[in-house]
Amino acid sequence: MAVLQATGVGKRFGPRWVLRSLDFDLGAGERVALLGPSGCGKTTFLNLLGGLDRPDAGAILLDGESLHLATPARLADLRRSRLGTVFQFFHLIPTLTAEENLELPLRMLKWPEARIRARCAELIRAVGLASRAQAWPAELSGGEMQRVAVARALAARPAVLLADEPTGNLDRASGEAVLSLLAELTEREGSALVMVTHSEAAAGICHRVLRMEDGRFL
Ligand SMILES: Nc1ncnc2c1ncn2[C@@H]1O[C@H](COP(=O)(O)OP(=O)(O)OP(=O)(O)O)[C@@H](O)[C@H]1O
Repeated sequence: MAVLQATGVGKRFGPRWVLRSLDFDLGAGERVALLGPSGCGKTTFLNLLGGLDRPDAGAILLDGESLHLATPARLADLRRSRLGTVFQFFHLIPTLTAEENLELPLRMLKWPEARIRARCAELIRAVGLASRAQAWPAELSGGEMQRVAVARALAARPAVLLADEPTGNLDRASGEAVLSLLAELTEREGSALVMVTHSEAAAGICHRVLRMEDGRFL
């Protein structure tokens, strides 16, 4: 069964339709890369899948539940519990340490303290940053910040991880390390992945590559 499903999805900004009638099924644990020229609508589509914006046509279902019809409160709840997001520029909170950044989504979900501690210790080890747990984001390299962001996005065991050019701001070696982690951790945790990317190397860690042009899948 599809964990995330888009049917006939369209999006317009003013009179201009930037996405047209997109159909997309994401299987549980499946990794999909979304490639296409700049401006073709990749980020717009990812934002719809993540409930950050609403479509002007069609439907988006997460675990069979309509994202496009959910109330803002329900959407926020689903985003915290069922979806994880990784961005090109990491979006770590600068006034929290690496470990505190990781803990934050679990605190918002009101996990018990002992479970938060255990889960964060496991994840910070899994991304190879146990020795940097107390560092501030400003003390970390780009690759390290993105590894914290990947761990944070997976902390609540989301069904789906959405990544928008997660290696776009990294040098090649750091980018490759982040890609390996994305593949390894989503596999181990059973999370599906939709990754917007310009990089064929990034697409290489995915089961399926979707190409988009001018708001449509090729
Ligand atoms: N809030 C907005 N208001 C108006 N137009 C927008 C808005 N957001 C995106 N667009 C337009 O929608 C189109 C698709 O943008 P989008 O960011 O989804 O493309 P993309 O494929 O992710 O591009 P890139 O690879 O450069 O990030 C572009 O023409 C963009 O200018």
